[in-house]
Amino acid sequence: MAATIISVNSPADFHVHLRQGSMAALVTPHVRKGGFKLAYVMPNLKPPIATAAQALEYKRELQKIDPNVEYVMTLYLSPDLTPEEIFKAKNAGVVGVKSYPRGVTTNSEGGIESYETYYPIFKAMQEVDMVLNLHGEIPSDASANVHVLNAEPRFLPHLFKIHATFPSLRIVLEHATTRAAVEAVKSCGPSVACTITAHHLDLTVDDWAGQSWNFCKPVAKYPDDRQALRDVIAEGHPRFFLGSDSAPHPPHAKSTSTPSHGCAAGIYTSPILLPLVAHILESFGALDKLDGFASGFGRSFYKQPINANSHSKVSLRRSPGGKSVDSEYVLGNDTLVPFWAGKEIGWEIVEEV
Ligand SMILES: NC(=O)N[C@@H](CC(=O)O)C(=O)O
Repeated sequence: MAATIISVNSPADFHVHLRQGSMAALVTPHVRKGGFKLAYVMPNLKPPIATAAQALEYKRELQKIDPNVEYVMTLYLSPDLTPEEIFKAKNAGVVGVKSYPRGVTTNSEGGIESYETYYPIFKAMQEVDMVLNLHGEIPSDASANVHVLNAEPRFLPHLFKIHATFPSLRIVLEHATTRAAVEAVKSCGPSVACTITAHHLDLTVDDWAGQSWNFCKPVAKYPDDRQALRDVIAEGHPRFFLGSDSAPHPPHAKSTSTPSHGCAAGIYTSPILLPLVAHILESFGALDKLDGFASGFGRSFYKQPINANSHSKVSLRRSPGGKSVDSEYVLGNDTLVPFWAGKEIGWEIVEEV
């Protein structure tokens, strides 16, 4: 008989956007609501988190909102970053540096154009064992036939080159969406890993073309690509783990009625994350991989073992009729609509030990 209770040890989300100001106040408590104990926090704020001091200040703000989550901080890769700042960041406990290709996604205007320019930074990071987080897309360019559907495969030569040049630099290819990316990461050495989101295990092109709520970067690709993401999880590959890329945007930015104004990229999954991941993994026969995918594998790659003081087991109960996802979350003047709003999820959180 199928299990009715399952547990995960101290779930860890290795890619999440917690924003700032009133939006942070709304979304930060949703990390725990979604079952998670550790949040690997993205730095694409306005202005971006560019220094160790800013990262510490941001961490303090998040701790004020919810002190019961372990926030693991990152810096934004830009021409302003120096090897000296990397050493300072390491000493301050910052774990990673996130690279956004210029203009590809939310707040990426200050993102990078050439990877070689950053070799002195990568060298320093390798020396102090920090992690390079790569948004693995190249900017669209009609003259070179680069567009949202091939931007990830076209990025992969950069991954191979950085890995070959800095073989012991730990690199995470973020939110992979293609079979090509899965195969690329598998073919690299143990210092290269990959995050996979919950929504990319569910969506394909047909789900976001014409449905702005399902639009995110990188966009979901073909059914065969989704199959590759599912297969690598079902296989229990330890270098592929959860990074939700939960990326909240207000409703007016997601669903726009003016043709001149594009739709913001990002899907909001934080408040439903662990039940959603359990539901989706079960749909392709990988429920037994939940603990590794949503905690153990990422913790091991990131060297973030479960802290003995804050260890907790989060249990999920099968919800016989399904539990409906809230239609929206509201705090003050902010409203957010989650992924799968109004749909049923077959698991719910019952208990934290
Ligand atoms: N994933 C997204 O579509 N959006 C992210 C940025 C990012 O990670 O690309 C955001 O911050 O909104």
